[in-house]
Amino acid sequence: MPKVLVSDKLSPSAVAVFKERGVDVDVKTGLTPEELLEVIGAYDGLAIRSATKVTAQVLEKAHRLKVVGRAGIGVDNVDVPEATQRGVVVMNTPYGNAITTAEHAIAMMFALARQIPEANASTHAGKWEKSRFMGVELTGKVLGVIGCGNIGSIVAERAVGLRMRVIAFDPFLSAERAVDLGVEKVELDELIGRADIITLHTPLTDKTRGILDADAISRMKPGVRIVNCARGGLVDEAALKAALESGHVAGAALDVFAEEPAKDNPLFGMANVVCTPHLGASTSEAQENVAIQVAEQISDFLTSGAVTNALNMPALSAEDAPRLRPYMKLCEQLGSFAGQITETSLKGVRIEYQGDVANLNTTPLTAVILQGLLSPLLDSVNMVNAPVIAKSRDIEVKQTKSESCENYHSLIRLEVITERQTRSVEGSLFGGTLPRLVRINDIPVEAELAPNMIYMVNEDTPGIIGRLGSALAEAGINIASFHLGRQTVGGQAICLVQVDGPVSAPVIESLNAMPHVLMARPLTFN
Ligand SMILES: NC(=O)C1=CN([C@@H]2O[C@H](COP(=O)(O)OP(=O)(O)OC[C@H]3O[C@@H](n4cnc5c(N)ncnc54)[C@H](O)[C@@H]3O)[C@@H](O)[C@H]2O)C=CC1
Ligand SMILES: O=C(O)C(=O)COP(=O)(O)O
Repeated sequence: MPKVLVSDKLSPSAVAVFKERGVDVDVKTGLTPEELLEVIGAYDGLAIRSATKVTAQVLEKAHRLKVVGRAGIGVDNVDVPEATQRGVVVMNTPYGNAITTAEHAIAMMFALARQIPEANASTHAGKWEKSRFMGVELTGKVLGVIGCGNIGSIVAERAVGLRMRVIAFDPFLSAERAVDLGVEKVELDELIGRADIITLHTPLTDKTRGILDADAISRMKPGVRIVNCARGGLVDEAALKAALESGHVAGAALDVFAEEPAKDNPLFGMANVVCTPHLGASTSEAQENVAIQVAEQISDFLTSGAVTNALNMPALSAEDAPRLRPYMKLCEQLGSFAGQITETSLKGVRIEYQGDVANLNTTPLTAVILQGLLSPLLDSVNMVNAPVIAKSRDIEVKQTKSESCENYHSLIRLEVITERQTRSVEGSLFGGTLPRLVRINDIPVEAELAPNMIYMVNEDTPGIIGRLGSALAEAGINIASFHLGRQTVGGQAICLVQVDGPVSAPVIESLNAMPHVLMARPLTFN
């Protein structure tokens, strides 16, 4: 049974989902980084929020880990490139807390405009300072939304409803979507110069880090207010503090901080700064959504291979997974066959999907072919990292699809180009589920791939099969099945032999030494 660690505070519904779906689960929140390193090796899955840092060090110790599921949106606490290299799927729940976070941003904007937190504290203290708390009206003000994705769009819609004028900067916001949302799409500089209030809703990336730095802040309208419910690193906190002190920025509402948990931040204690401790996603509704979703996604992946909301792997729906499963096996075998007979460095891979299979989602199939192909050549390759490894090694991968197919319902052709030659292997599913090789280097065969096999290429002359049979008999190797094919009479012939156990190197050497044998290789398949 797969085993998952929940290392951040998730709704108990997550545990219930894991159990229902046949996944063993441990809940250990508040682990130190050292404690996490000690225990992570025992788990196939890890469910987190923003507190757990999934660093390269953690991933190095996570020998069994196949999936990290983020119950929430931002994955800046996960080393995604390292996870990909190690073949670990990283998934999030992109919508479950979006409304809640957008509502928090709107709440922060009001809190800032009417100084609600300070007025609240003063009133509780019995001061009745009615004349101290003069606010600003939001109606008619220009709201600048930086990052108009899921959350930014909801904030924009709500703000339009409040009769604000909304301008947005987002390189991926289309003109049509902007019209639908009722926002004006502008460049960053224009937004910075025009907005009365700026709200941030981008992920934290190398491009967005410090997007509001001292220079950007200096170009804002005097009296601007800033709301940040996205990530702390987006705003330069020292520059913000200086601008608040000079009065250039009238106020800031911050849910997120450069360093979290934030216990000692330079902005703490300032009169015009409203702070919450990363509460954007903290409503019971959102937490229920993301916990259930992440548990379902992790369980489905570990038990059926279905991939939802992965950030480093093509999607594979629960509906597609069973349809693709027999093809996955075939693809892995085709890739593995080609990988095991490849000796020189790979330059390119061409994959042709013909017939019915061309109508399916072939991206996961290509990933599995690459996994099969690279596994005999490299350690720790799987579907997640195989495409990245191929790219990093300059192996060109091309895939084509054609709905027509001669003789079969579906055919998958894999062509592997190395420095020395181009080899091809083709396979199909017999009876819709049984993987079979049907051509090797354009020579027809019909072979099922078994755990132990010998692949031989020879000149088509009499006596070869007899000598092969004798050599295997002398070595005590029993033949289970035999598959032959040839180009032309007397031309190149191939032979795939299924044997009952592993074949030792001396036996293979003896086969390679036989007259008319061009090459003999042991092959193994899962
Ligand atoms: N405070 C909290 O508790 C929460 C914070 N968040 C944060 O909010 C962020 C946004 O979440 P979603 O809207 O769901 O993500 P999203 O991916 O739907 O939207 C992000 C948008 O930012 C845009 N973007 C990327 N780079 C940009 C740049 N350089 N300039 C302007 N726009 C850029 C993208 O095009 C995208 O439209 C998350 O990445 C997360 O860090 C999310 C949930 C809760
Ligand atoms: O979903 C996100 O990106 C968030 O920032 C929410 O963080 P949390 O799960 O509350 O620690």
